Amino acid sequence: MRIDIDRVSKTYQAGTGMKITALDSISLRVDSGEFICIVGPSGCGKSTLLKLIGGIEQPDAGAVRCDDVPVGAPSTDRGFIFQDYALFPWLTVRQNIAFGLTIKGCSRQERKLRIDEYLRFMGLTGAGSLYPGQLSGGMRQRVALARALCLRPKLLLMDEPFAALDVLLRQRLQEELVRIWQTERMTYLLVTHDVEEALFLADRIVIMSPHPGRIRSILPIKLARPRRRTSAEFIHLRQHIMQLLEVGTAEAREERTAALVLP
Ligand SMILES: Nc1ncnc2c1ncn2[C@@H]1O[C@H](COP(=O)(O)OP(=O)(O)OP(=O)(O)O)[C@@H](O)[C@H]1O
Repeated sequence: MRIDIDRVSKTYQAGTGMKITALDSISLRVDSGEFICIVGPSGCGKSTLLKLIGGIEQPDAGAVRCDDVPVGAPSTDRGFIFQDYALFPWLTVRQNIAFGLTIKGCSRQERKLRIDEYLRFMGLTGAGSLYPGQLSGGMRQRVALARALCLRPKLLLMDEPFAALDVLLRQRLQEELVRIWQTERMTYLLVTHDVEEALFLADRIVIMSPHPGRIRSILPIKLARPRRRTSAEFIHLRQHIMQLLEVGTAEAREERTAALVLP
């Protein structure tokens, strides 16, 4: 699925009545089958951007189109993995994963096959009859991933999907995600605070800066896959991106201070 984000702005009203420009005239084109990672400091509008693409929020100005169709309500074509997993606490792991498949009209047999496949992928075999309340944070996160991936959406939007995991599991699932993406060639957009994660996964990294939320730069990552986190190129690029992030945040802070001082 191709995505066109054309001069999109989004403003929220804070509790104090103050307006927050979460996104300020953002434009981005994502090609079908691309893996995009979005990084940037807290509050720069990363989650808002995903929500606009997912149809969970609407822009105040500009347009978001998926395969040339303006984004309306959420659809099963566009999978979403939220920061807080959003599992149904009253359903078992299997029932949680089955939920979207049932809505999509999959037969009972197909559902069973896909659920078994993705439980295995995520190392959750044996946890199928447990409820979310009986799982660790990392397990809940893997159920959320399995639930989204098994629908094989044309576009998968992921908001810090590995945040609650320990380093080893995080790396294993990053490798697994790349493998699934290479097999299925869907479009993936993933928000992360972890520059190393973005470098390991992305075809292009979108770097955002806050107040107001803007795209600061877009970096194509040409490193061959599978990527080695210890290679000199990888480490060099990681430092470069960290610097871009630091400069962007400092500049935004200065602009904000200047705006507050002006009458
Ligand atoms: N529903 C809302 N009501 C009011 N303000 C909001 C709302 N959602 C987001 N914001 C504000 O918009 C800005 C961008 O928020 P957003 O969650 O998109 O940023 P983010 O980059 O994803 O942050 P984080 O990395 O901390 O998750 C922030 O200043 C946030 O406080």
